[in-house]
Amino acid sequence: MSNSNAVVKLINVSKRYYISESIYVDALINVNLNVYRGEVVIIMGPSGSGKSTLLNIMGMLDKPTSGRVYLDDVDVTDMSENELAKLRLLKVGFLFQQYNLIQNLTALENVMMPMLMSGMYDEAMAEAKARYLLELVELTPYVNHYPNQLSGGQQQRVALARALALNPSLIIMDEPTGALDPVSASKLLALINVLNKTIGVTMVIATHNPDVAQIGSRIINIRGGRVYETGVVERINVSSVNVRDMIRNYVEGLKIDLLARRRSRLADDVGRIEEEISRLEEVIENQRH
Ligand SMILES: Nc1ncnc2c1ncn2[C@@H]1O[C@H](COP(=O)(O)OP(=O)(O)OP(=O)(O)O)[C@@H](O)[C@H]1O
Repeated sequence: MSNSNAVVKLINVSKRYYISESIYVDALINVNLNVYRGEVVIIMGPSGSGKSTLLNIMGMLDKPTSGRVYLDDVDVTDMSENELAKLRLLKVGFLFQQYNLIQNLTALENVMMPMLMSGMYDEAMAEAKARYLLELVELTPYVNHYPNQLSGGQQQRVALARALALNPSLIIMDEPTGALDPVSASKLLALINVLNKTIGVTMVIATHNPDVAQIGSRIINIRGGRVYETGVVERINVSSVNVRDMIRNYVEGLKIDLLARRRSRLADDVGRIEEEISRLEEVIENQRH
């Protein structure tokens, strides 16, 4: 097992959908793509070009017809659906155009859900961490609101807090601002940008929206299932976000996670999280000067 610093690695990945025995669509053709730790990779391409198929394979929601898929240097291609479901929960966060919150749970309960499902957190720890995450996305006054009592932008920020709940290796986003008004969209983008720039969260974002593409470190274009050129883009201004408070809330959440991992039998990644906490505490300290 090599240690390549790639969070996701696709090697010669193809996906063929069969419509009938003799009719098929090649949605991805020999795609080779690495997503490295700390990157924001933007996937752009016209309707039907293969973006969702690519995201589904990277997020282990679907399997390739041929080729190999690695997540954190582990070959996941032949894993069973049960193993994949567990890995997805622990290692991948998702943010879709439709927020997909559970309607009969409050914002707080929605964010607690993945932590409780992991078996690593007890109720009190999950609640404490969910509160830090909701503070991070500036929703503390709304923790007890149900999704239908929140605006679209607020719901998407709850979904972002939920995606961060288990400190995933990767967050996959499909048109995250697609259903939002321009003000909510730019607030979400600023949050996403800070999460990447200061905390180093790795993200893959499929979008048609050039504003979203601006927060990327790399753009991948896809046409007819083939990945084409990549280009570097400029970063947007994040002055609207209180960066220090945001990092502090994230670190408090990480400390709870550390406790949860130590107490549970799923206590892997402890070293990585300890390092992350000291690194971010230094960032907070440096921001003071
Ligand atoms: N389950 C499926 N069965 C058959 N064909 C499919 C299936 N899913 C996708 N396709 C086909 O695969 C190709 C790629 O689809 P995909 O949804 O990945 O494109 P996309 O770039 O995400 O499109 P959009 O921007 O419209 O969402 C398309 O030709 C689509 O019709």
